Amino acid sequence: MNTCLAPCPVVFDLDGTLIDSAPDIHAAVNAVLRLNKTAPLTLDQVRSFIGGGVDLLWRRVIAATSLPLEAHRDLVASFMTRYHQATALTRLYPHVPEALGQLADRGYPLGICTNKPMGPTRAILDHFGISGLFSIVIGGDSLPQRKPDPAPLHAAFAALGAHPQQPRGLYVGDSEFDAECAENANVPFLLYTRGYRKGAIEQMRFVQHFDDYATLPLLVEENCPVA
Ligand SMILES: O=C(O)COP(=O)(O)O
Ligand SMILES: [Mg+2]
Repeated sequence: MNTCLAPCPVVFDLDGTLIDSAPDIHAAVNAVLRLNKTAPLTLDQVRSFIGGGVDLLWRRVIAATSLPLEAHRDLVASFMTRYHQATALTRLYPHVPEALGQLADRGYPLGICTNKPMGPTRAILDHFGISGLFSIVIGGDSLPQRKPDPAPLHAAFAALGAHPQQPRGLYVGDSEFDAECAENANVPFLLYTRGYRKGAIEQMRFVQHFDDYATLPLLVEENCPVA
């Protein structure tokens, strides 16, 4: 049991965890492919490429198309100009605002640790009016390292006042990148199962999994009680 003297920090992944952003990412990818006279990819394909950040996303797009690897840099640059405005098709998962509000009201310090770059991360949090709930936001370009490296998660918890030698609260995420990052950082992991996970739930390591944010406040309390 992960008991904290003060409410434990709770850090969230973003894409596939708090937001279903795949439709916007898909549209932005296909806009760039169209410009490069390349056939579009399906939503399922693009969704399966999300989780490791923009560079990996485009390495996977290139592998799935006839585009040359040397074009990677220009394709990413072209994508990024669209990614900052890519909010119209993105939705918060059901009950996310209520769950975050309840946790904040109970005094849990909240943070974000995502592989999404900071520009689009800020844009989407502002779009949904939830930026103010998070005391720290670590994006995919905030540090030289990205998840599953533990450095971004360590940075998020340190900013929320967690002591490295003490229980560090919880990380909530949807993907194998998140589970591995939590394990590398020695942080208990809660898996949201309606996101962009590639494999079976049973193949992942987590303390608990959930598919409805209405249940999250209780899960957090059970795994991270306020002493
Ligand atoms: O941008 C990505 O590839 C994934 O972002 P996430 O870390 O919020 O899932
Ligand atoms: Mg994710």
